[in-house]
Amino acid sequence: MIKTDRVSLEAQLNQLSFLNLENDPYIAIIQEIDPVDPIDVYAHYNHKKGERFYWSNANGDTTFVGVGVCDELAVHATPQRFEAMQAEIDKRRQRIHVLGDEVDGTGPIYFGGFSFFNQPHKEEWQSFQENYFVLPKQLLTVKDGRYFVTCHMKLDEESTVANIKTFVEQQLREIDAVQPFRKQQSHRDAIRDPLTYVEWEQLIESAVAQIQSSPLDKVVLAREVEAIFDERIALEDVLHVLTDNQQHSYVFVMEQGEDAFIGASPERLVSVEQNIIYSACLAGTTSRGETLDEDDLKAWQLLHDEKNLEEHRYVVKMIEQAVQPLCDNLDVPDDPVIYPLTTIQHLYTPVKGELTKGVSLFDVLSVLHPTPALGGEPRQEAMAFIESNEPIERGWYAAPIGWFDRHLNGEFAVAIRSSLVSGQTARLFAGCGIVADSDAEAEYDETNLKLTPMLDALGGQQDGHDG
Ligand SMILES: C=C(O[C@H]1C=CC=C(C(=O)O)[C@@H]1O)C(=O)O
Ligand SMILES: [Mg+2]
Repeated sequence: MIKTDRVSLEAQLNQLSFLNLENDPYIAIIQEIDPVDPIDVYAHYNHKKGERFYWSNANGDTTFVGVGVCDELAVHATPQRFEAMQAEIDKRRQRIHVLGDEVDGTGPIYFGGFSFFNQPHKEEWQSFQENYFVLPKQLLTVKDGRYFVTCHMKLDEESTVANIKTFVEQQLREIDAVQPFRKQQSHRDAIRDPLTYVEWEQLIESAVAQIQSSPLDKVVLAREVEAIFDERIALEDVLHVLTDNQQHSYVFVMEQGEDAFIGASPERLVSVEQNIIYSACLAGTTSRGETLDEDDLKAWQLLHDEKNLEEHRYVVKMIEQAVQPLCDNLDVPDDPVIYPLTTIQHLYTPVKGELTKGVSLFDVLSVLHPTPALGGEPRQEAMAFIESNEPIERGWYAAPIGWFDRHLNGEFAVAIRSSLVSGQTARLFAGCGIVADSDAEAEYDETNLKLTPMLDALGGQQDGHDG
């Protein structure tokens, strides 16, 4: 329901008659609304399958649910794809009229992702364009406990104030009609790992051999596991479990046609708000302990484990070197701390900087992707190794996923702990950082640890949210 103490829709729309609506401009109409559960909203729009997205950030202060397609930005695999994406949004920026209070996270928000390799997608990733962002027709924003709906429309010569009003009222009525969703049960039937353990062992051994005998220092290698269910996977159920169970994580879904990419990633790539930039070095992994003492011991061991510290140091060094030239001030602590997740813990070094005037979010993305937490070090050697040896198609896995607004504020996570869902089938991805003294079995166990939260969420292990 529209909050009555806000600017009335009528008053907002009256402003339209003063606008110069040439060149097919877009409008964004923002209304503050009463609280509503974002996952219920997501589930309500089941009839818009293929045109929905969901995002909540790791510190829980921002959630988006997007429905419908008002505008799309797509860039093919061109050499300067981040710059090309910025050029696309630059073309739109002056052409979007915003009515209402543009609180951070409301107004025109484009959501989407980039592919890991700058290459066209094949086979199972075909529904996803390589580098693609959508401006939804309707955006629900939950920001610092306040709730907003932004309706986006592309205007043409047929548009009138009356039909804009009808559109906005219709969207608000839909939100009013949202009911708590009823969860379904899906059961995991079969799990297929296309890569046998022996093949994994060979892959890791050849990476280690290459690291020991060439300039390659680190390479991140991933497995894909296929899980087949006895019915269609209900994304809202999976979302619900992920948001409940995966603390300190970015929870995301992007639907495209019949397919969806879903995950709960702990790893921020970059966020930009005004001129402040945050990034994160996250690499080096162990499990959580069963008891507090065991948990502390595992954390202490991780903080002192040379192999994991080495994995981590490549990431810190590269991010620092990449971002330094773009910043006036940069703060990178000397030593990592622990980043605790529900069943896993990582080594973590936060990065904070002040961007030099004129440097944009896309400039940062362009230098950061992929960090050695996803690709390796040196980047070119690692990418070449992955491309010729890893037997999976990465698609959007391990690549930047997130959002930006017309002021080029935004936030991107790296899409790990994720799964490509298609009907009754889910393909899950998990990788790990291989360095000179990596052991194939330990790395295999680490990927299993990283696969478990997604497998559990997909498998319908629930916590009693019955609607
Ligand atoms: C590549 C993944 O994790 C990265 C992020 C954190 C820790 C990692 C590690 O310890 O190997 C990986 O670099 C993944 O989960 O698929
Ligand atoms: Mg590791």
